[in-house]
Amino acid sequence: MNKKAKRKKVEKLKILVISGFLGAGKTTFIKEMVKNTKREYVIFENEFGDVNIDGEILRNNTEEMKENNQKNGNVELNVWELTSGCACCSTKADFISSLLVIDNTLNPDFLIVEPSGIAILSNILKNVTNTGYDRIKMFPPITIIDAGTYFKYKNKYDEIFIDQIKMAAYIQLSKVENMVDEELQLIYEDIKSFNPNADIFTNDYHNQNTDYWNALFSGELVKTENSDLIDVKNKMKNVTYKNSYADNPAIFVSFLEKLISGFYGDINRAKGVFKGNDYNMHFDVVDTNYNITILEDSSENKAVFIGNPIDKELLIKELDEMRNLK
Ligand SMILES: Nc1nc2c(ncn2[C@@H]2O[C@H](COP(=O)(O)OP(=O)(O)OP(=O)(O)O)[C@@H](O)[C@H]2O)c(=O)[nH]1
Repeated sequence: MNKKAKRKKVEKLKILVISGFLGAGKTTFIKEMVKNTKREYVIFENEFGDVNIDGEILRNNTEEMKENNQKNGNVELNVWELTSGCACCSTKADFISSLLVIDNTLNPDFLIVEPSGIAILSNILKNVTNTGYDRIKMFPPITIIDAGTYFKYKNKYDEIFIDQIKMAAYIQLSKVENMVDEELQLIYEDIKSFNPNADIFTNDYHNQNTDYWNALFSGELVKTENSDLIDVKNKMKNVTYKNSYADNPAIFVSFLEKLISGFYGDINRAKGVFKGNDYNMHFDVVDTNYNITILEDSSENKAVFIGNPIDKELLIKELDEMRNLK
């Protein structure tokens, strides 16, 4: 909990929504933003699924930052998690009451809302502005888009994806390091055709200066309605698994290879921690890419798998088998 003097109660709670499809790079972007702006934030995480992975990543990151920045370590970050459903639909009452609790207890200068990757951005904006709570000021939202999966996901999950484009004031492409200018230009033009007014950034945000970061905290939300009717019910399934275990990295890699080949269904996103012998294997799967980081840390071993369809029975059976090897 933040021990600094609280924001004066006369000031409104300033909210920045950072949206983006599953695995687009929202959490990575927030980490970079925190590093570059050194403001006092509360991050409101709304994950799809009933375990929260990103909250832990953000918290660990802040601890690390505090240690590295002993001298000018004025970064304050609290992470608030809502895992009981999607903030844009059925549990919107939970979402709104969380906002009020955050304002009244943590009272941050800035609240960053990271909706789940399949959230309908227009619904989130509508929900927040319709709270009837006049102590909220919303900045124009930003959407992070994974350049590598842009056309694939835009076509496959068009309703969610295009709404996230249409409603954003800023659009930042991620994972652009290995892409050529022509590819980025095609994406830029396609995005423009859906949202001619957005500021679209196709260059790597890691190289941006403070003007870029400060611009995100200016202006006021104008557009909250998308005229298209959106129904995302049953678009995505998720499987969560606790006490995930793999005896060694080789076994874990062969599991991930099966996963990205479609053996357990069409899984677009998976993340979490598998316990190994004396270490933890942190992993991320986005589309057909995965990475594993081996750490000797005390993170809880749990994982989430998101996609549609998912062969849940087969997936759990094999996860159980890996665990029983122990
Ligand atoms: N190469 C590269 N990898 C990135 C970049 N941004 C994110 N990633 C990787 O993409 C994966 C997903 O990143 P996250 O930041 O967790 O994405 P997210 O949008 O928060 O994911 P969800 O909350 O699960 O929807 C991780 O493995 C990141 O390391 C980037 O700009 N370049």
